[in-house]
Amino acid sequence: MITATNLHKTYGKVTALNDLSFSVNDGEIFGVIGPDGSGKTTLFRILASLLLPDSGSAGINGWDLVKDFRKIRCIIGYMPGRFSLYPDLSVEENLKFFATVFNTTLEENYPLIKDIYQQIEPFKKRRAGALSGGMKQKLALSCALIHKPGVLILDEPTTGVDPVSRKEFWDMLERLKSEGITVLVSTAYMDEASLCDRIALMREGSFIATDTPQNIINRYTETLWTVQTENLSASLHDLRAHPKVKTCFAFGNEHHVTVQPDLPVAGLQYYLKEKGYSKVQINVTTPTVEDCFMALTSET
Ligand SMILES: Nc1ncnc2c1ncn2[C@@H]1O[C@H](COP(=O)(O)OP(=O)(O)OP(=O)(O)O)[C@@H](O)[C@H]1O
Repeated sequence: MITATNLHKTYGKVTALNDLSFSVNDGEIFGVIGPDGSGKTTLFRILASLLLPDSGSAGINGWDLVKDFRKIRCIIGYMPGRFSLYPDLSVEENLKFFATVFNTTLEENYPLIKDIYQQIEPFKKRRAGALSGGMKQKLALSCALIHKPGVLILDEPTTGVDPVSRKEFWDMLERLKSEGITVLVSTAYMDEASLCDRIALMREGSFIATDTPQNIINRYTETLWTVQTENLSASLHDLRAHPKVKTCFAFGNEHHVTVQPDLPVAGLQYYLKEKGYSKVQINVTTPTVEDCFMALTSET
């Protein structure tokens, strides 16, 4: 179990963590989801005992993060956001190095990393620096697991990784969860939220919502429309200028729009036609975690 109480961290005038309190249950996949600069890395570095908070406390499996940092380092596996391996060592040498640091061997813990490592084993003589993004990530995860940690702390493990490797990575996390490993993972990809048991939406050093992905979506009370036009950037501007449009955000090749209750679909259709758009499609849609994040952000 991970517990954090009133964690606070500033860098000069920047408040990176603002009295953050939360807990992660044993065997849970807990996702911290927030844009760049929201404080995810600062939080994860503190929980990995690599950075001290200005105030507040945290613990893992009953051990205090400051007092018992040596113990903590043995029971966690930490995968930093940036490539953390030795680029000039081969795949196999990296793994052996991490195993030695933790006084273990690759053979001893092979069953835990087998599923992941087997995918990169054909390249075990290749320099880590010459691997693809997805393979680097699998090697980094294998290295983080080599000492059989009970808790995995993964800082943006899928950033810059192709969609197929991202999917494979999340499948691996599910398997590790089934082995009883607790996973704390951060991501800037909102679509990964549904793969977590619980998520925290993070903004400016605070969690603005913490719950299961479905409960967060259930709290969304607006009627949400998708609007497609032949000119997305111009229509973003025009939709936002409508006095009865509450919010309008670009989502891929369409806009997600909420409006005052007295504006019917036909009213918005007419408005866009008057503005010169000829290919307008408006549909009701179900909200995603990203819509909830945008709504929570625009409220404050
Ligand atoms: N060493 C530092 N010195 C000064 N400011 C920092 C430092 N590290 C982080 N910050 C600032 O603290 C805030 C939180 O940064 P942090 O890296 O924790 O967020 P993040 O959500 O992990 O973002 P990213 O994904 O971009 O790393 C940001 O405003 C960032 O600019």
